[in-house]
Amino acid sequence: MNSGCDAPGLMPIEQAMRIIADTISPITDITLCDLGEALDRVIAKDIVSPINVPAYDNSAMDGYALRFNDYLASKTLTLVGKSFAGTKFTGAMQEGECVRIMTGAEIPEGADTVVMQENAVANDKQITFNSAGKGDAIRPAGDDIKQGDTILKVGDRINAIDIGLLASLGVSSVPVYRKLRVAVFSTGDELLAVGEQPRSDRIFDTNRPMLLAMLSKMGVDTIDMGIIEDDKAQIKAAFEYANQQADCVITSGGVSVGEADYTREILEEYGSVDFWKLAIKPGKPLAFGRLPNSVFFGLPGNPVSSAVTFDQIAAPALAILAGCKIQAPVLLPAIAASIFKKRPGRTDYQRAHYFIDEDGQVSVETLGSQSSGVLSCFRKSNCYAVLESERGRVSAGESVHILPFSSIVS
Ligand SMILES: Nc1nc2c(c(=O)[nH]1)N[C@H]1C(S)=C(S)[C@@H](COP(=O)(O)OP(=O)(O)OC[C@H]3O[C@@H](n4cnc5c(N)ncnc54)[C@H](O)[C@@H]3O)O[C@H]1N2
Ligand code: MOO
Repeated sequence: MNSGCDAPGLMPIEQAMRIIADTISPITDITLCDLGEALDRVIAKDIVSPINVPAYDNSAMDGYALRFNDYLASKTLTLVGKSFAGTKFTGAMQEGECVRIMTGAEIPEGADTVVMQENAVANDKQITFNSAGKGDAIRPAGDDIKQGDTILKVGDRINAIDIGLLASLGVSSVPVYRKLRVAVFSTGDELLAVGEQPRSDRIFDTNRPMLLAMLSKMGVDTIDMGIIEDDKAQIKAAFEYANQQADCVITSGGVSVGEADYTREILEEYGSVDFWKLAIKPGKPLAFGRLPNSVFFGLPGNPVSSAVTFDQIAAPALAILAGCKIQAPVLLPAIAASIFKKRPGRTDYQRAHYFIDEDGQVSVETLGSQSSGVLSCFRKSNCYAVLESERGRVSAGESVHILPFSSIVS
């Protein structure tokens, strides 16, 4: 029999993500950012290369530059000079001649081939070549990037490789959208802030430090508003302050149906609720809506529910808000190596461990309690087993889908 937790009428996550995409207006403020600060920022104008990379034809090997036709005519050529990376050979290479060349050095005028030194024998100025292929070991100008190529597009999040690409173009600053400001507070009279004296009738606020850490991984500016008591007036005041300071307000706790669960009620009064209660496990009572100047996520108080809903729903929403292009998560097929307890009605994001079994198959096993209060289960896991809503208990050997953990939760 289903408990209230699997009640019908819950919204599928796909529908929730469509609502988020339709509701959120990305920020439009653009700022110039130094390359050294640009990691994780979102490109606001296409970046077009001002130069060729590499700028000149150069050697991929340490060896000898020559004309291939000369090699065909005689395997032994006369050495007439050297070309180093940074100091090119300036002379004119005549018929029957070759030039010593280092990796990255400019190809001398007239040469069309580089033979690596392992395929050559030097006898003073006479170099005999064992083998050569026309055009070998030459990296032409613009081989990597051509002048006028679009390197990064509006909505690309700048990663470490992009920093390298931009550096290779000599770009010292990039137009990006301004950083998001996200305010976070926890609600709950049972919560102690880390650093406070432990008490047998209290628990430590786990979600706020965890969410702030996840947000800092996303490169947003955070506003830590601490713990707010389960008091309607105080929570409302926190909503109003957060809305003035931030583009997005994230709370944890108080979104379910208990007598001290005020979050959704205040959201309804002060802003609007776009959805509440999803067909996912954990995270069913997630609330999403809008405040006068910001968007709002009310994450469920259970730490696992907070983590999963942030990772799967709030993080992509923040990426949209930041002006970033996002892709739907790519689920991978795997074979269940253990049973997965499940009831139909919600899509489960079970914390699991995937590995390659002795037959070379991608397999996935469950490693422990799937309770929404058991945060330690993430540590043992490296993926979600995403078990579709209509499924019941999964037996070992059945096909399932997995979603390897992103850097937000790992
Ligand atoms: N009658 C029903 N009860 C509950 C339902 C339901 O459908 N009907 N849903 C359950 C589900 S599912 C979830 S998830 C939770 C969500 O509840 P809330 O978002 O209202 O959160 P709280 O009640 O405030 O707390 C739940 C749980 O998590 C602990 N908690 C809260 N905040 C923190 C924090 N910052 N750090 C660590 N732990 C926290 C809190 O002490 C509770 O144990 O509701 C179920 N109930
Ligand atoms: O949805 Mo709750 O997050 O199952 O524990």
